[in-house]
Amino acid sequence: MVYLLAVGLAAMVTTGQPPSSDLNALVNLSAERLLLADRVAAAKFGTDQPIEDPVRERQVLDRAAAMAAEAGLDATETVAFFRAQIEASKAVQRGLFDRWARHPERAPKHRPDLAAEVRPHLDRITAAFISRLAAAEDLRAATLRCGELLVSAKRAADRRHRLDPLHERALHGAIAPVCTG
Ligand SMILES: O=C(O)C(=O)C[C@]1(C(=O)O)C=C[C@@H](O)C=C1
Repeated sequence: MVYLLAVGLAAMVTTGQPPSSDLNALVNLSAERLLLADRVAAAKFGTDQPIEDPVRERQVLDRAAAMAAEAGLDATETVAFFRAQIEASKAVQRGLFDRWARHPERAPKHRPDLAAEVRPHLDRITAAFISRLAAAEDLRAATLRCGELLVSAKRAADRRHRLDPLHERALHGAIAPVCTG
């Protein structure tokens, strides 16, 4: 308990923010990445580009590992976190492909450019994730407190982004590796 209070106070002294806001920011970023999966799916739907692209996944994970090392984060934990983001993105893309195949009138009318528009945005989110993971590092290791704050951060993100059940479920999976303690 004393340890948890100390973690909280230390976070407030260094950032001026209560520690819960670090987790809220992390979970919000994860929700934003999942909403971007809609644009990824829109770029691929109706083309021969598959949802799963192992070469691109390797690039995302290698870049995240390199940035984690630079930021002094645990590379294995960080890669596990990004793997979860990728799996969640694929779940959303599959769900949307299914929805659009069954209801063609709901399929996107515009096809974004994956390489020029969407992946650069995902890359910016990767960099933002590294700062957020570093800011929340101590809290992430504080098992009980982290679990509690994560549940409320998830609820807040569901509401804030008005997530439908597909994105809500995906967000649940994406944030599963947040607490490391
Ligand atoms: O960039 C893509 O093509 C995506 O579908 C995004 C993403 C990711 O989440 O980073 C997800 C699935 C692919 O296997 C590769 C990468």
